[in-house]
Amino acid sequence: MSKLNIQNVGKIFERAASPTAALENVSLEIQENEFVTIVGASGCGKSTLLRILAGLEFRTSGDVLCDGASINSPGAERAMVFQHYSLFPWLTVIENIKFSRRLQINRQQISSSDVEVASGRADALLGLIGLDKVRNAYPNQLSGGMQQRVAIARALMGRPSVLLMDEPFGALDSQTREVMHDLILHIHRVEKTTIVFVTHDVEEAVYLGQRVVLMQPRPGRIHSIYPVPLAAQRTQEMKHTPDFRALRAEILQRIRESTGVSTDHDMLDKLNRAQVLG
Ligand SMILES: Nc1ncnc2c1ncn2[C@@H]1O[C@H](COP(=O)(O)OP(=O)(O)OP(=O)(O)O)[C@@H](O)[C@H]1O
Repeated sequence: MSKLNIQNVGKIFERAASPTAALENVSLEIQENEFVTIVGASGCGKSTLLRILAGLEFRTSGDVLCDGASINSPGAERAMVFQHYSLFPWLTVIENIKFSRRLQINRQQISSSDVEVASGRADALLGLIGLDKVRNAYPNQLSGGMQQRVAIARALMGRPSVLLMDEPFGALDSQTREVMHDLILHIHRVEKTTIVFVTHDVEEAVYLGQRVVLMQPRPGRIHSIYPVPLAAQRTQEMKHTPDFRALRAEILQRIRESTGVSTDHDMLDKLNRAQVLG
């Protein structure tokens, strides 16, 4: 049985003037422990699909299953990480990581002996994201990359089997993103979570994904699914291999076609000539 099964999903947002078909006939099976990335032009429904998987949005048609059961609401087995870190500024790093557990304790959903286990888990996650030294710092004392690490650790606290990531590194500079890429691949290996990762960045999608799902807009649907022909253990050097470059170029070309955007070579030529003459 697949971990996530998206069956003919459609989503229409009813607006006063005109309804928007955000998704139409989207079908995709994702296996346990797979790392799938989703790319596509703006507005092709990537976030809507992820939110439906998270149970934050409801589909108009079709079905979405996790471990064979229909997804109709958020669930502890599915955690989501957003682009903006959404940490609680009044809590320290370790308190932020433990936050979801604290809620359960307050609601008396777990016993006090579970608290120690939870503390051990929080410490282990702190080590996994490499932030032991700042466990008592507050979010505003951390860089953006560090804050996002904390957000990832917090999402992992309840041992979700699925991690849904919506452009989690979109606000970070390129060097920090590279570090985060290797970190999330490491987390994927250690935690054995199934990861669905939405991004605008084709290079990021190819580097991280075992498969890259390319979506296209109006209406949002799947254009192609590309298996990534790279070894499971990724290294930054792989970005310079012919296989990597070819796949990146192919996907970028398809995105340009789907949006009707192409390079205006005549205009570039004129600009170049004007510069030479100037
Ligand atoms: N709450 C909403 N109400 C109405 N329309 C919406 C809503 N959310 C999304 N849409 C529309 O649905 C379509 C898909 O949006 P979605 O945000 O899923 O695309 P996306 O691929 O994630 O875009 P981006 O890459 O720009 O974040 C868009 O046309 C968007 O305007």
